[in-house]
Amino acid sequence: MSRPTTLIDKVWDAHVVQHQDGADLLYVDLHLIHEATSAQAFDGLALAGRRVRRPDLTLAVEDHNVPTDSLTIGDPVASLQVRTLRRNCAEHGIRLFRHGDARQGVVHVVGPELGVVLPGTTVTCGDSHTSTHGALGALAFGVGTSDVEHVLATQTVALRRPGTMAVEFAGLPPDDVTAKDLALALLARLGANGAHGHVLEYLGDAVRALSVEGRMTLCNMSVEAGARAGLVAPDETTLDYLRQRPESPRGAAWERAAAHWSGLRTDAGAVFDRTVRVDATTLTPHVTWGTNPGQAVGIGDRVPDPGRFTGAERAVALRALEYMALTPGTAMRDIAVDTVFIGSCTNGRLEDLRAAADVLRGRAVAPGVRMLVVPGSTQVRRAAEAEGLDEVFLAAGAQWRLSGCSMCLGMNPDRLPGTQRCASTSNRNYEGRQGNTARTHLVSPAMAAATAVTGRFASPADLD
Ligand SMILES: CC(C)[C@H](C(=O)O)[C@@H](O)C(=O)O
Ligand code: SF4
Repeated sequence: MSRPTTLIDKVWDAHVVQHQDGADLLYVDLHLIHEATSAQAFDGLALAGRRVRRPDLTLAVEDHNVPTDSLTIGDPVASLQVRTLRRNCAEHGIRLFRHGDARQGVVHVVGPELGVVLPGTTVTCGDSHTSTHGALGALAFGVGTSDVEHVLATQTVALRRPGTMAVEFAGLPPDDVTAKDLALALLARLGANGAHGHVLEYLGDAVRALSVEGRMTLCNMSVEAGARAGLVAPDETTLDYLRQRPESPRGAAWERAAAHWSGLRTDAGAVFDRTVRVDATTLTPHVTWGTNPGQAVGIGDRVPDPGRFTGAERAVALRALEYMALTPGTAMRDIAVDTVFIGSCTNGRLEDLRAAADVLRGRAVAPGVRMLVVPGSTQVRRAAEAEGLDEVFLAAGAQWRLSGCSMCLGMNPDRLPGTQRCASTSNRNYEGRQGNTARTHLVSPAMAAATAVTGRFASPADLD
């Protein structure tokens, strides 16, 4: 019998076209592109006189630069980016979902919901949060612009073999602990670079109990721990999700695929390079206080004393507290926010909007607080409207927007002015992320909604 192998290694090995010096050349089953990181790659292709090798395995969307209150792109730089993507896609016969298209949205929301991301496949995109697609059991890598060019030209990518890391969430979490809280709790434990060079496989009861949408939230944030990717082995939940997708396999092709996917898992006795175990049963909803996603605490906690940290981490904490204008010892529940943002490829899916709407139903956004609800895709927007979620948000005083990356990062008009403080369901709280001097706190959609109601960090239980 062959040696017990991890799922990560199985998918990797099945895609090796050639072993090269220090790297493997992997076949890419799906290449996702967007306007922010593809222009230079197409320029390089043109300079070399090459064509896109597999336009049929390439899918483009407009997401980073698009405004969410209009279908017209006012900013000249953003407009040029988008027009360039349109021209490149037209020239190479690549399917593109434009701003306003029924299938447009954030690239990492669109791929899975369309059914083009499948278990056991490889996915690349010139975007770090490509790790999201691991929720379906795919090995999904964010790559740089030169790699984007390489994938366009050859449908392969040269990558150094990553380490494997098992992340087990043992036991079931309390009801108010969401996938986002699992991710933040893991980050608090690992630190912003604690999984450097590894691909994570998420295991355990808490992960099995998550919907595919929740698994996407978890896998999405793998890169925030420095991981190359993160995945969850396919199971019945995965199959149920894929069965309903517009472009997933049908008929005999489905039967064949489903049989294959059912066998895609880490063998008993397979050895990971590293293993981390988190007890899910004792977790609470989390919120970040600093400027990296690992600087997170439970909602009942206080802003930490930098003296608690040692070495370089103390300087990092001091700097973060200064930027965030926070005093050690302040209860997280006492910190007031100016803005609440619900959206992004981390938490902009239907399940996320439902969770936020459940909290907001019959309640109002606190006076002086601005709340943006930005569906992760046009499909999500329509589905949410079909069940009346838009009305819940509007009645509470929130804004209901078109889909896009929006306030997740300052590449479009949805930016935080001045030193505003924001409760955000996105994945990054770096200095300047949502606006030059803006202050970002990462939370789950339910926490974001409860925070909007009280104007201070709160969990839904605080509203009862
Ligand atoms: C613009 C893009 C390169 C970037 C990424 O790689 O992640 C963005 O999506 C982000 O979330 O910061
Ligand atoms: S929503 Fe945010 S994290 Fe996701 S791709 Fe867009 S900018 Fe990146």
